[in-house]
Amino acid sequence: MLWRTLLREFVKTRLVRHSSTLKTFFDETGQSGLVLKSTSTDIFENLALEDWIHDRVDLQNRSVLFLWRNTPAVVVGRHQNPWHECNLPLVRRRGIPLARRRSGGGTVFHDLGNVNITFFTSKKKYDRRRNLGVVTGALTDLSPGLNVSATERFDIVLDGGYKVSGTAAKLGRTSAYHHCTLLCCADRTLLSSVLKSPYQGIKSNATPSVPSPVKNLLDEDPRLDPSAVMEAVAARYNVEFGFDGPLVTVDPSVEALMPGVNKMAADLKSWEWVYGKTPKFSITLPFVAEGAEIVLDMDVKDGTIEKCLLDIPHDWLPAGTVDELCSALAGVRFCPKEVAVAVTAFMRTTLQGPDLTRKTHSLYENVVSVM
Ligand SMILES: Nc1ncnc2c1ncn2[C@@H]1O[C@H](COP(=O)(O)OC(=O)CCCC[C@@H]2CCSS2)[C@@H](O)[C@H]1O
Repeated sequence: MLWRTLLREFVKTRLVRHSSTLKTFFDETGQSGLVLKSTSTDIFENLALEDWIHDRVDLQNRSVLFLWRNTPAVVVGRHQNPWHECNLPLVRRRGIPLARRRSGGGTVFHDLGNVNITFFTSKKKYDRRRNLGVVTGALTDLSPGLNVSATERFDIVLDGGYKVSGTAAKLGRTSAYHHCTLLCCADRTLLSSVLKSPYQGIKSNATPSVPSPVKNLLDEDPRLDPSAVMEAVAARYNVEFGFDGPLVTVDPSVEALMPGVNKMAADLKSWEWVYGKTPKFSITLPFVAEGAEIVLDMDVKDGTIEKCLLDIPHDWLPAGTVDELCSALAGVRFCPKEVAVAVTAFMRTTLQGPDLTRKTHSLYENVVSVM
């Protein structure tokens, strides 16, 4: 253990003293396997570090294991619809960040009780089954007799039925990564409430999640806390792949170490990526406003309202006004703030009289309730 600590200190000092970038560090170490642990608990910074390693590190003769955790976050897959996958009003109210990752698959919840493990390899060496063997092996190293196994869809389940880990992957031209979660002691109540969408009536060909009953490993064995699990995974990884590299702690916000990483984090955080990359969808919402039966139909492309139709009895609101309102919403982002701005402008410039204003406001409240 002493040599490990010395090596870690050596690595840290070297990185700092020579202001070397992580890339040169990778090139210089000559290690074929490295274990990195993030000091950040920010979902965007950690996903950016994944992007950075994937895009900038030569993984042809090198493998990297990256261990990381986040404060509460909801993470949707690359081809998913966040409105369909989670309770966005609750997510916003609780100040929980929503992230879209670059890998496919379903939506998961993260908090500090959830460990994330990323296996970077060349595309040739990409092997999810073997990686999951490292994870289950690490768990049984800590808790012999624990009944964990990998399923056909690369989940890890406890006692044959409770999911403790979900998997996703990104395969580039020559490099690849496989990342998975591990529920040690996450907030399961928050997990299930944020992953429940309040909306029905969304139609699209976005990837749907596959919900499963979940459990925390710590409920099974108190030895399975996040820090112990991360250490055990690192140790098992080195044994499985025959590496003896040091465990290096990295702060993914340090631009000097990873030139370009802050831009990568900013891109991941942008509205255009998180919401704008949602596959085209349509939403139908029937509702009753002041006794009138109304149906809202919207087509949303690139996160922006492409077409809006409101089926409203003509004696409730004049057809011309309804058409003008729908036109005012076309081209606006499918987002409460932007719709509020558009409807306010519409009411200021187009509407006359308290009756129309009140009815439009009531329509507006129903429309934003699905955003
Ligand atoms: N943290 C976590 N771990 C395991 N299972 C979870 C988690 N959160 C939610 N779930 C359950 O999985 C389903 C979704 O399963 P589904 O199979 O649809 O999706 C996944 O598993 C994706 C895993 C992505 C892993 C990445 C690794 C680093 S960044 S995120 C959800 O509805 C819940 O029932």
